[in-house]
Amino acid sequence: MRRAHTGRSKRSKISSRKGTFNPEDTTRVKHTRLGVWDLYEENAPELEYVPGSSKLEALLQLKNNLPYVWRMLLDIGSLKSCWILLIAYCSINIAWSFVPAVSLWYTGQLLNVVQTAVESRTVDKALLARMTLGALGCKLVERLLQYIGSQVARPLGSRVNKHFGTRLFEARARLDVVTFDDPAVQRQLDSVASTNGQGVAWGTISMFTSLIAMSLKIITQVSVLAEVLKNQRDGLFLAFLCMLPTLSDYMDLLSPGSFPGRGVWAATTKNEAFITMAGLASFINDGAHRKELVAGNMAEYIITSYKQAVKEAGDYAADFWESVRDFWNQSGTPARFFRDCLSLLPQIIFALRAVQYPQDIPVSLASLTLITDTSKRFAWALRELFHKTGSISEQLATVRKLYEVGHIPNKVPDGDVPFPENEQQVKAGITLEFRHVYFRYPGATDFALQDVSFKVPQGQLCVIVGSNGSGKSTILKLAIRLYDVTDGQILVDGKDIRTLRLKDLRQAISVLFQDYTHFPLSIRDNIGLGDPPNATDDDKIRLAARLGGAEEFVDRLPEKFDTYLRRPVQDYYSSLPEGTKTLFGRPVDYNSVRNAGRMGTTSSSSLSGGQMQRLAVSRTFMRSVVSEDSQVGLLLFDEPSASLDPTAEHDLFKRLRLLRGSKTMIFSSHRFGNLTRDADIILYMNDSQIVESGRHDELLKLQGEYARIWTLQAQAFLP
Ligand SMILES: Nc1ncnc2c1ncn2[C@@H]1O[C@H](COP(=O)(O)OP(=O)(O)OP(=O)(O)O)[C@@H](O)[C@H]1O
Repeated sequence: MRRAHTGRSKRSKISSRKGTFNPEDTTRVKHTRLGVWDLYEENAPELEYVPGSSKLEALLQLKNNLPYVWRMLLDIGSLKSCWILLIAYCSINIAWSFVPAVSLWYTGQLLNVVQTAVESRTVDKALLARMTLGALGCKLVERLLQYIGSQVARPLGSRVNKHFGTRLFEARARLDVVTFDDPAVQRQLDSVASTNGQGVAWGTISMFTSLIAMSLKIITQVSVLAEVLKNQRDGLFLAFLCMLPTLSDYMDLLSPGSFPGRGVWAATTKNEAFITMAGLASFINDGAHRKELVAGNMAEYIITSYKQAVKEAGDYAADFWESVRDFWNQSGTPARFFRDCLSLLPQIIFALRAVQYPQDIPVSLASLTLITDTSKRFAWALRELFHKTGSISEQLATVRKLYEVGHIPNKVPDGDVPFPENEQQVKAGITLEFRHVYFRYPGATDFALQDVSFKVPQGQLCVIVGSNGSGKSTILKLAIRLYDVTDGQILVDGKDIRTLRLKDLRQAISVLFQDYTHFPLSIRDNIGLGDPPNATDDDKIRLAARLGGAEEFVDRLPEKFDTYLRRPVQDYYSSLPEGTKTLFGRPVDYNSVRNAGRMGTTSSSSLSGGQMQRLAVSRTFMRSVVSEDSQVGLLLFDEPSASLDPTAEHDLFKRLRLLRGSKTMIFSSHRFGNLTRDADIILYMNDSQIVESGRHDELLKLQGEYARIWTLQAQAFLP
């Protein structure tokens, strides 16, 4: 049998340097193997050997998290009618929790009727009728309360989920690139997204309400059960025996080592086969790869590779949480075996007692049924309660996170100097200067830029050329402060870029990335978002589309500017595969339902690569060109014409050249012709450095790399 082994005993000889994570250093980090996963948990050596310290820590955390629950309640109270709905929801649940006890009382009375019948051979029919009606009434009330509860829960849950969903949306929307890319931040965001499909806030409310209801249910049931059973021979004893399995479960829950622990932990897998499996699965599931998959005849190869990977990954290759569950299940096996034996005890004791007092068998049989029945329900409630209490602190910690994710600090800190000082300043463009800039991407070992220095004065046109991976795009990303320099300085109109207010800086710069994407919104929104304050101005959107060369083909689309390139909400279909036959031989054909609902056969409208690029250019123009009151002084274009046909490229650059003198422009490009000849400054990059710079004529005279590539490209046009 596979065993999970811990690395705790394997003390590392390698001393850990401060700030360096060493997975072998078990004094700081405990390593556990879970299937194909390696789990690393931070040790808390100062507390580890103090008995009960982990429970104490959890309690302290619980106390610290409580204020957030209060804050959440106040927030919910501030929503329309939510106080009233919340009070109604809690009251209904509390009322509902009393019903089983009343029902139990009626069942107890029925037992008395049976006992009297056995002893005196007479039945009190009126009492029997009353008790039966009472028991039925209880069921009715229980159902009714459940129904009213669900009617109240619907609007309440929906309002709470919407409110906190919006908060979470805000929290995600405000994060910068570096912060959002951090997997720890991703995990934090995911952990508050939902619990069991519910929003965290609503999940907490329903959890607490059911916890209170459950406690009340248990207390009232215990009181009634004790009252009913006190006169039954062995009643209380049998009830206790029925509870034993549940109690053993509770001991299980109390045992240390909840897993993974509450503290800091991270898990990774290095199992190549498992990683390949996951990659191939995502490859075939993501529609974005379908064209290449089909055109490249890859299906057969992919299926074989997947089967091979499944075989190599072994039996225990599963996703992380499945592996955790698996680990749990294995570790609890002896306890579960013990529990199963315990559950037989009441029947054994009953049989022994029946041998001892044969005349009491009917009464004892009735009480046994009552006791086992009630105890089972009761034990279930108790179990639920234990489970829920076990996750209370986790739930509260999630509520706290729900508020904290709104304050995750961005890794690119905001500056406080307003920019520009006066609006006229940007009207003639922005001066951009790099001074001895070194830059390494987060997590990378190599520098993407090394000692890069250049200056582009106001209103001038700069073109960056160079080989793949030489750092051209990186310069543009640093100019808009997606990242901060590792060393050196970037100046915008003479001021250190890090001191400027980010919002102002990004308002003054318009950028078109090489790897631009289109948003899962309509074409209108895709262009409009280039300038959020004017995003709903249809005239400006149309003008931007005209300037970007997109207007003509958009107008030819059936839904014009309302077209979605990819519908963000999918249509749903039944699971019968088209072209097959139903059980009764009818062919499965979706056309009739599809036509009735005016649904399409595809969820995306395909545009050509060049059309996509025209849309992206239009979005950039939306901000920088269309508005007369545009605050943009610097335009950054990363390969803006890579997918454009020669006419479109010519027209685009002609339009852009007109902006010279009023906007500073920086292009990254592999094409030397149209732009470089007119550029005020050309930067030729190689291997993360600027190796040549100057005007076109100057660089040709230099007879360096630029001249070599220029000649290479020019030769293509020579006879
Ligand atoms: N997000 C990233 N994380 C880590 N490294 C990156 C990242 N983006 C780029 N790099 C690396 O930085 C270096 C410079 O990349 P950059 O994109 O600036 O090159 P480029 O000159 O624009 O290339 P191309 O002509 O192919 O567009 C490359 O070595 C690249 O691998």
